[in-house]
Amino acid sequence: MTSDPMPANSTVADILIEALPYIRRFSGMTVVVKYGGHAMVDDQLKTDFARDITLLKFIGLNPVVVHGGGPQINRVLDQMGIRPQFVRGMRLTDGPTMDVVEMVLGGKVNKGIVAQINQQGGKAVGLSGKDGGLIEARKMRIVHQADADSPPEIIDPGMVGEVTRIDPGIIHTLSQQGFIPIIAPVGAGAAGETYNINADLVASHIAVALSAGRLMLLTDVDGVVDAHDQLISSIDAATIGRMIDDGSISGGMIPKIEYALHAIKNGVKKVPILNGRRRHAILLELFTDRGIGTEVIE
Ligand SMILES: Nc1ncnc2c1ncn2[C@@H]1O[C@H](COP(=O)(O)OP(=O)(O)O)[C@@H](O)[C@H]1O
Ligand SMILES: CC(=O)N[C@@H](CCC(=O)OP(=O)(O)O)C(=O)O
Repeated sequence: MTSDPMPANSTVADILIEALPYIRRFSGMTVVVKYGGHAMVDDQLKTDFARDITLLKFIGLNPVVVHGGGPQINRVLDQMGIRPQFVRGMRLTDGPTMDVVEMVLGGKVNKGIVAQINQQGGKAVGLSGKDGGLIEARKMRIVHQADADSPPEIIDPGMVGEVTRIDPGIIHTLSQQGFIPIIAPVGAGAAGETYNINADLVASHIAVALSAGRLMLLTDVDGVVDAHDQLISSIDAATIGRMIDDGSISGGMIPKIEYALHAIKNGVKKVPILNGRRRHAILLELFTDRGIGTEVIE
């Protein structure tokens, strides 16, 4: 394996100086990072992510991580012979699937991220939405139209949830005590039932409840692209509506962009969609003059 050449001392100093105004401005700011399952690809990227989050905490920001794990859930379902099905980016979740989702997200994926951050010297604490009454949910109603000529259909998605209430008390307590909360997107219904919630949806609601300065959505593409595959650096509500209608935004990008818009309309200051497979995407977006990815605006 080849390692990167050492940068000159003056370059290192320049980089630190470029970051200084941002570090000063962002002191005390809450940053909600949605860490998608597609961004958790190899050990190097996982270590980089853990370092970035730990660094944010040590320089005075308040990082809060909401993670996904769609591909990791699919792998276990596959071993069990269950075929995953998605409608409008949501996994249709029957009883056995719900058990797998809760085990994979709340267990392996959540504790894996906690362990990585702790190894970098951060103090991460893993939670699901059930802990401390963090996420209250109810069944999501999905209206699906296969194509322009078909009538809209109401789909029963099983245990797919939408957020009805966030109680951020546990997050405030942990953050104030120096811990980094790592949240699995599983919520509890009024009768104690368990819901599988899209991680972008959870991240957006948590960012709003915390009045976060940033909601950073890390995924596996550089941002939103147009019909000619060109990266769009900033996208507004009208363009989003048009691109969903004409099919140029599809699949998992539909909920991501809709919940990004929800966050920006409800007080989160900036919502970038970034490629989590690019090393240190979080640091580059926050602390350099080069904006990367797609910024979602009203
Ligand atoms: N216009 C678009 N621009 C970028 N990606 C898009 C677009 N439309 C659909 N996508 C798809 O959305 C995917 C990201 O959503 P998803 O797979 O759910 O990510 P994650 O698991 O990170 O939440 C991309 O890999 C891409 O295939
Ligand atoms: C309802 C629903 O679709 N829930 C998602 C939760 C995990 C998730 O969102 O993971 P990514 O961010 O990695 O896609 C799922 O079951 O896959």
